[in-house]
Amino acid sequence: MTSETSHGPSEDWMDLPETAELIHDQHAVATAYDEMAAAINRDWAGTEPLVLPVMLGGLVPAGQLLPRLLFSLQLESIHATRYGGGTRGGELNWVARPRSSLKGRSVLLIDDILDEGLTLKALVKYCHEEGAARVGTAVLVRKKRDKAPAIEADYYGLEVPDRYVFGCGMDLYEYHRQLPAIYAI
Ligand SMILES: O=P(O)(O)OC[C@H]1O[C@H](OP(=O)(O)OP(=O)(O)O)[C@H](O)[C@@H]1O
Ligand SMILES: Nc1nc2[nH]cnc2c(=O)[nH]1
Repeated sequence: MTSETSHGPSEDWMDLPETAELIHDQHAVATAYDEMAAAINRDWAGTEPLVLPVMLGGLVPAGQLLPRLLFSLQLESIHATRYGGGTRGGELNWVARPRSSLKGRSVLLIDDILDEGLTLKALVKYCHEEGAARVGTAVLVRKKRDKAPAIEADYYGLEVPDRYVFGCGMDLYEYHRQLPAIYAI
């Protein structure tokens, strides 16, 4: 393994738009995951939850948080999208619901970003309607907007300005989800 691969990619290949601005670097993101995981470990140990990354963006934060969670859990996913490949939200479109029954379960949703909060609000409602006993929400970033989101997340790692952000699961026209830091255009 070269030193470059062990410390993450260099920035040479990234080909970011000229207007992209770094908002949170890789180190800040890693610290945020540590802090979120510590809080979730404190609150969810012993509940044997069903953890549901909200696809697609929730895949990356879930992949980072899961190895930090020190209790027994099951993993599935839930897939709904409101932005498609664009930068403006619309109606929520369902792609896939969890395969297992949520009845009586503790369910923890993991997503990349809370913006208007409409996606998370709809998914929390869905989980309750399916009979979940407890529904928790964890997002890597919360966008600072003038208007409060439709729902707050139980856990968030970092705040971002009211701009379109990408990296750490969040796409820019369906690219750049794998970037280890957070950028804005
Ligand atoms: O708080 P909101 O304004 O509802 O926005 C947040 C949602 O937007 C993004 O999903 P998107 O619809 O872009 O799908 P993706 O996960 O495939 O990127 C993100 O992953 C959240 O799920
Ligand atoms: N990639 C990305 N997805 C979002 N979904 C809601 N807001 C955003 C955002 O700022 N960036």
